[in-house]
Amino acid sequence: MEIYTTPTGMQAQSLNWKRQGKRIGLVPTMGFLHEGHLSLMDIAAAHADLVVVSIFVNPTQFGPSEDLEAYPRNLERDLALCRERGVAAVFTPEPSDVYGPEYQSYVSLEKLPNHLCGLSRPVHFRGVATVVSKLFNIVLPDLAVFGEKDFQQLAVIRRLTADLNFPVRIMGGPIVREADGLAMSSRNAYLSPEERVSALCLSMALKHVASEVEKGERDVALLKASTEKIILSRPHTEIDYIAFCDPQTLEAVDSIGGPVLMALAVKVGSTRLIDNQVF
Ligand SMILES: Nc1ncnc2c1ncn2[C@@H]1O[C@H](COP(=O)(O)OP(=O)(O)OP(=O)(O)O)[C@@H](O)[C@H]1O
Ligand SMILES: CC(C)(CO)[C@@H](O)C(=O)[O-]
Ligand code: BAL
Repeated sequence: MEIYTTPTGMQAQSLNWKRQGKRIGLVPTMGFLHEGHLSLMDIAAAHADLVVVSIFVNPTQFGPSEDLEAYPRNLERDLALCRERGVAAVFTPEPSDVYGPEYQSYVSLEKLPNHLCGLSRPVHFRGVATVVSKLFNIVLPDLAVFGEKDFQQLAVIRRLTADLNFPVRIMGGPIVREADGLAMSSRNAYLSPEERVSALCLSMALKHVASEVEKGERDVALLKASTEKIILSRPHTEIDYIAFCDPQTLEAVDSIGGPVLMALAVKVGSTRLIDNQVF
C-alpha cells in the first residue's frame, strides 16, 4: 500500500493509474476508522480496479467552537486497517499542504446547506464541498463512496458533482450500526459509559417512528412529539433538530406522503450525534 502526503505526489500516481486504464474508487474520511468506513471501502473495491482512501481532518468544515483539535486520531491503526482491506493508496496530507498561505478558493451551494446540520454548522458544508472538490481533482477518481449516515453531506456532494461536471460516479453506503443500534461514528469515542447508553435514543426514536408510520400514522407533528419524548427521557440529551423532509430538496414536510427523510441531531453530553432513516 502506497502512502501519499502531498497533493502532487498523489495526483502523479493517479495520473499514472489513469494512463494504465485503471478505474479509481475514492473513499474520503477523517480517519479513526470503524466498520462504517470499511464498508465503504468494500463498495468502492466492488466497482473499481483500486481503492484510494483519504484520511484528512479538514479544518475548513469545523466552526470556531467545534472539536477540530479534539477530533480522535490514530493514523497507525488506520493505515493497518486500510492495508488489511486491500487499499492501494492512502492520501493523508497535512492541512498546510491542502490550504497554503494564499488559499482563497471555496465551493459553496446555495440551497441544500440551508437545512438540518447546516443551520447549526454554518461553515460546515462549504468546507466539505471545497475539500471534496479538491480531493476529486487530486485523486481523479472514477467513483467515490460516501455514507448515508451523513445524508445531507451525500446530497450536497451529489449536487456539486452534477453542478460542476465532475466525471465521478457518487455512491452511497448504508449506515453501519453497533449491535445495539447506535450508528457507528468516530465521535462515539467521546461518549462516557452513561452517555453511550443515552445515545441509543437516536436509533430507538427512528425505530419507534418507523413502526408508527408502518401502522398508518402520517402526522409529522405527532411523530415529532413522540420522538422528542423518547430523546429527552434520557439523561444528558439536548435536541439540535428532529426533521422530516423531502429526501431530494431537504425541505420540511408536515405529513408523510411519498418518501420522507427523518433526520436527527442530538447532543449527548458535549458530543453531537446524527442519525437518519428514509420512510
Ligand atoms: N456508521 C456509518 N455507516 C456508513 N458510513 C459511515 C458511517 N459513519 C461514517 N460513515 C461515512 O464515512 C465517511 C467518512 O466519515 P467520517 O470520517 O466523518 O466518519 P464519522 O464516523 O462519520 O465521523 P464523525 O463522528 O466525525 O461524524 C463519510 O462518508 C461518512 O458518511
Ligand atoms: C467527506 C469528508 C471526508 C470531507 O472532509 C468528511 O466530511 C467526512 O468524513 O464525512
Ligand atoms: N462525518 C462528517 C464530518 C463532520 O462531522 O465534520
